[in-house]
Amino acid sequence: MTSILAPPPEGSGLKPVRGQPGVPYIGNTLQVMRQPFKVARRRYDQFGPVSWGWLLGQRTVTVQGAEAAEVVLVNRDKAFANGPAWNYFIGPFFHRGIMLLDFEEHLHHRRIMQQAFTRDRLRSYMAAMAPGIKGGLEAWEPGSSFKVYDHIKQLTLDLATDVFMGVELDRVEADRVNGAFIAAVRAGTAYVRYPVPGLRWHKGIQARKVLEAFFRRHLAAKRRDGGDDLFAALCQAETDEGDRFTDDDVVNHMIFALMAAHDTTTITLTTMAYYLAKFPEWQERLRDESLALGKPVLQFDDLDALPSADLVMKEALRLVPPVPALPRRVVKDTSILGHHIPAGSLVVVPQLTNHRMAEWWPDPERFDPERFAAERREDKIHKYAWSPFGGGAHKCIGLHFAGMQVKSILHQVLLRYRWSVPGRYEWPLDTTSLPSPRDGLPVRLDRLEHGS
Ligand code: HEM
Repeated sequence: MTSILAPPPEGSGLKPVRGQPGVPYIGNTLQVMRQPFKVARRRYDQFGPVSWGWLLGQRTVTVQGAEAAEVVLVNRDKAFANGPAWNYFIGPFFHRGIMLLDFEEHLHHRRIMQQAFTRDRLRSYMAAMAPGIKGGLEAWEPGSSFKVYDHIKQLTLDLATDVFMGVELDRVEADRVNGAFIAAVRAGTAYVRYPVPGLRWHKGIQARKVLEAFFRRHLAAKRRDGGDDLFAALCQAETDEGDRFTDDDVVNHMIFALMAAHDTTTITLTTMAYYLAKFPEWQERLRDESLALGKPVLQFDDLDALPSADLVMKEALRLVPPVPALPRRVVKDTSILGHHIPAGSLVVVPQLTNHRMAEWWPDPERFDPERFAAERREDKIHKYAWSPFGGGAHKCIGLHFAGMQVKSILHQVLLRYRWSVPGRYEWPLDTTSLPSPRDGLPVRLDRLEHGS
């Protein structure tokens, strides 16, 4: 049954937000998670770019298309807040991470954090990750059922220990920290959102304690000795005005940054691997570019030398944006494209489905990296048509880091291995949490002669 979210104030000239909210609290949460594309299409056809429904226990306004996404992400009248939206999902495990801060306070932290992502810093992070990539890839065992997702996840996690923490860990401690980190991330998708011992939420809270203790233990030495890692960079970051992070800030930002960087890069590389297996001509094209570079390890100044990898990465991020939806809490009455949005509502920008809207992308389901080539630039149709890194004040601070890491890994993989899937294989993409292949993406992996 169609109903409106709230009547617009008299004389405002605004329209109400309509929708088919479904059963209170439950709504069509399951359908949205399992068949996001179908549900989004139906809603758009019926109600246009702004509609509402119950989602995960919340009255949720979904904004579809680039124009509505821009209004929310640019957030001109500061009506949309991150903290009270994200806290609901990940607050207990990632509280006071920068993405969960808002407005003046967020800006203050962002200015300091920016110092950890300068060109010079990126250059040294990239150099620091090369040996870890080499070692990680050498240990891969070719075969007919090599699970790409699982291996990439392990590799990016191990790299995080080098590049993010820069702390020498024995295997036992590395496993303990990595385990805690995985538990904290998984807790965000717990069904039982209450600390019942043995269940995900509880494990997440325990894990948060392990991570806090770990970073606190190493903090004094990091502040004193510095280093080329993100941990040291956050300890040393200072704005021109002399603002620095407190010890608590460093701990909170480290735990958050690990999370923000890890799954996103893993998903991007896995999606690229999937399409490069389905479209071997693209895999060969990328391999030829990597071979033409004539270097076993990609360096900072080579980042622009792999144009086809750029195209494929963009198309992978369009088809499977690792952060599939961006939630915001409405902190004062506002409007989106002439619709009245009352304070208290949750607003969601669904990147996953927005990126496949036929209104913005020709033949949206098709893997077609050339759509980003200079002669076509289909993304130019609107600044927010392609926005896997978000936009506005919270736009991903690690986007260059991500490009660097993805290309560094991909370059070495292309030189060492060839991979394929059976002709009719379609991956079972799980969209109930961050997107990932339910089967781990099994491929046939072969080692190449020239790649050692
Ligand atoms: C392909 C990989 C990545 C994707 C698709 C991605 C995507 C995003 C998105 C969509 C946001 C905005 C969230 C929002 O507006 O609510 C974001 C924020 C953020 N990302 Fe990334 N990210 C990636 C990699 C990274 C990496 C590698 C790092 C760190 C090295 C990182 C650190 C952050 C941080 C700190 C924020 C919060 C920024 C703020 O609130 O000011 N991300 N990311």
